[in-house]
Amino acid sequence: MPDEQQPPNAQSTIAAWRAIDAAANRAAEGLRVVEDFVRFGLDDRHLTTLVKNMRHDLASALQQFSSETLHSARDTQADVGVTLSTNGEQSRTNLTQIATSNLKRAQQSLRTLEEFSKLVHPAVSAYFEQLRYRSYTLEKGLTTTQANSERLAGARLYVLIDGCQNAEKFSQIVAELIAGGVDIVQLRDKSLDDRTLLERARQLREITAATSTFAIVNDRCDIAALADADGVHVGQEELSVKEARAILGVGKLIGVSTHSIDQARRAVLDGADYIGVGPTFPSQTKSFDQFPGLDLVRQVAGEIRLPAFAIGGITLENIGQVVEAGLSRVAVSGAIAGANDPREAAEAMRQSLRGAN
Ligand SMILES: Cc1ncc(COP(=O)(O)OP(=O)(O)O)c(N)n1
Ligand SMILES: Cc1nc(C(=O)O)sc1CCOP(=O)(O)O
Ligand SMILES: [Mg+2]
Repeated sequence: MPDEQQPPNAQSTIAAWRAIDAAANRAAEGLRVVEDFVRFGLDDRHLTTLVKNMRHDLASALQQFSSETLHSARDTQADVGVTLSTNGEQSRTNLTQIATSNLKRAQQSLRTLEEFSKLVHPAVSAYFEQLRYRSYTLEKGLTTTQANSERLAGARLYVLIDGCQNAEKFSQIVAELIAGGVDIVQLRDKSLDDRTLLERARQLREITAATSTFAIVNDRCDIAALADADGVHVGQEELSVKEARAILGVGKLIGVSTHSIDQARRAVLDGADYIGVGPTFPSQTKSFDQFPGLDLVRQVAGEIRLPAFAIGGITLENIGQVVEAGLSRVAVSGAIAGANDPREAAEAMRQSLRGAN
């Protein structure tokens, strides 16, 4: 016969309340440090809003506990943990370390809240569990934003090209784009057969290998993996970031097309390495029914710090409007790949992005 559940004795109850009291403070403090990092360190309004919401939701959950009970259980002077600290707690060498260690501290404290509240207030335990899962998603968005702001810091000009009529012409344009200061080249060809597409992707890889230009393959994770490209670009109806990552592995760039602010916010939390934002203007390369246009550029620039490339119909004539709307990274096809002199066209666009924030 199963043992009947005994209610916790007074000593266990006091221990649980003490643990809850300490964890509540640690979780709130940890989240506040993380919030200050995304606010002042990353300047990221989207992540700041998410952390602030988490902090408020934590505070509401904690209101389920009587503060009188928590305070009467508190006994800081007799707390054997107060004077214990590790070397790791004292040394912080950069902002990211401060953010990640405080996020970990908040996660551990949420786990403590979840476990000990099962003893004294089971109804609220699942809520702490949910908050802990939210913190993992936040961690992903925060770390990919931070890492890619650094990795793609200098990447301003991104050019999309097709596979050209033959391998020689393809090599030539890639070399011209690199010479013109293009930071990322994407192979985007919807009509080549798979073997030729793979050949071109391998060419792109080989030509860019000794340069600082990134090689990206559009749509096709399989081709990107086989060619050992730097990454892949996927649209809203294609493989997800998680699926692309499963094929390409960590360390490869995964870009996602976004056409609304919600899609941009989602891409950050999904762990995209950068986003395309568009269509900004009518395009000769691809037709669209709707144009989120410069309004979306403004929205993304106002709240997201993951590298974001405005795309769609961008030319030397209108690039200034994109910069004015707040994005200093653009992805371009026709105005560069279709120009008489792609190198010159790239140089001119690179020049108009110089000095933009
Ligand atoms: C940098 C960049 N941004 C957006 C796109 C468009 O991707 P998608 O929406 O999947 O459309 P197709 O390019 O596949 O037609 C892109 N390729 N690159
Ligand atoms: C392929 C593509 N995707 C877009 C998007 O908004 O997602 S705009 C676009 C076309 C980009 O070429 P061009 O610079 O010639 O307009
Ligand atoms: Mg696509």
